[in-house]
Amino acid sequence: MDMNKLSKIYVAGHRGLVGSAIYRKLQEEGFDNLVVRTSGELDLRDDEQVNDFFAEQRIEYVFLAAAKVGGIMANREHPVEFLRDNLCIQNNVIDAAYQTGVKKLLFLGSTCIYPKLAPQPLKEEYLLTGELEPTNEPYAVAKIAGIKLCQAYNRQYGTRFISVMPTNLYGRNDNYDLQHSHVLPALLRKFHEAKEQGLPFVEIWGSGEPRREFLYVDDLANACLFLMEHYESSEIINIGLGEDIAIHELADRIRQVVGYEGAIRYDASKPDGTPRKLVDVSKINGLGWKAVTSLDEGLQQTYTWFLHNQAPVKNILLGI
Ligand SMILES: NC(=O)C1=CN([C@@H]2O[C@H](COP(=O)(O)OP(=O)(O)OC[C@H]3O[C@@H](n4cnc5c(N)ncnc54)[C@H](OP(=O)(O)O)[C@@H]3O)[C@@H](O)[C@H]2O)C=CC1
Ligand SMILES: C[C@H]1O[C@H](OP(=O)(O)OP(=O)(O)OC[C@H]2O[C@@H](n3cnc4c(=O)[nH]c(N)nc43)[C@H](O)[C@@H]2O)[C@@H](O)[C@@H](O)C1=O
Repeated sequence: MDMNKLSKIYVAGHRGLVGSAIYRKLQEEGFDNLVVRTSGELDLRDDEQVNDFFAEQRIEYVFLAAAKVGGIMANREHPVEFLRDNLCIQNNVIDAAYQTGVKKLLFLGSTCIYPKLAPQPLKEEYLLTGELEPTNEPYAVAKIAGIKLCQAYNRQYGTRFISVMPTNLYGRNDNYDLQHSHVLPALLRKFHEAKEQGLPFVEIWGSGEPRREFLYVDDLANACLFLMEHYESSEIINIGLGEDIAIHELADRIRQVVGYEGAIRYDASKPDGTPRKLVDVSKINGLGWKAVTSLDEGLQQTYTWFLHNQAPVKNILLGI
């Protein structure tokens, strides 16, 4: 019944930050019956395409890491896509998984599902106990609907669909777009470019006071495999490092990793978002899983990857 090396596993969103890390981890562990499709080959918002794909492939396990994802400004500028596309993707994949008898599905939620002013650290039971953060409410509503849909299928049809809530993530294959990415990749790129171009300062959005928790995506992938193999409950489960950091401290750490010696300025016209987001990891730790990569190690590895993969591409485009 449980996932074995020959099981047919679909990683939805395999080119993204999370999906690519899960794909790498599955390969490393010797799972070699993996199915993947780009969004160009299979648009998961289209129910006919999704139903045909699942009917043809007879998939046994699904990691649902395909979604419309972005940082604070992307969420603010594109509320329609963050709500509508995510609802379509998850409704289509979850229903097709049920219709074709998928043995187990793991749905990627996010800690933005918790109320903006919930007590810290965020326990799983705080879901739906207060107002959401307005900058990402449409995305959070879609994610909450995904959790509830998994629970509903489990209750009504006896499926095994689990939902995990990772904290903010970073690592290779992240989105490094300055306008639409999350803070960590944006700052790596801003400091790198400021150093390369000898700029006198780097601009950080907001006050620098909000606190966030950052988990290295390879640890997250490891947790997803662990939970696919050892977690059966319909109840949500957090995945995090268990420590958070203020954005101004993050900026200073990244400045040091990159080796930039200029100044840091704050742009108060940009939103801060939720003041703090630290997850309680006692549930997953109690099952025997713990993150192993410190923020310093993860930043170093991510910057090395960036230098080999992102920075040269940019330099070629700029002709430098
Ligand atoms: N990044 C983070 O900090 C966090 C992420 N998560 C969750 O993890 C999951 C993955 O996020 P992340 O890896 O960061 O996102 P990315 O943007 O890096 O990757 C998303 C992937 O989804 C695929 N995708 C998007 N739209 C469609 C579509 N219409 N049809 C098919 N595929 C589509 C893309 O495929 P293609 O490349 O082929 O276009 C892409 O590879 C999401 O559910 C997100 O909510 C949770 C907490 C934090
Ligand atoms: C994962 C999570 O990610 C999002 O929520 P968020 O954590 O608020 O997003 P963020 O990473 O964009 O910002 C974190 C903090 O950092 C500050 N900040 C400074 N300078 C830059 C900067 O240059 N870029 C960005 N993006 N932010 C910056 C920024 O102002 C904010 O205070 C949602 O998608 C949400 O739905 C979700 O799930």
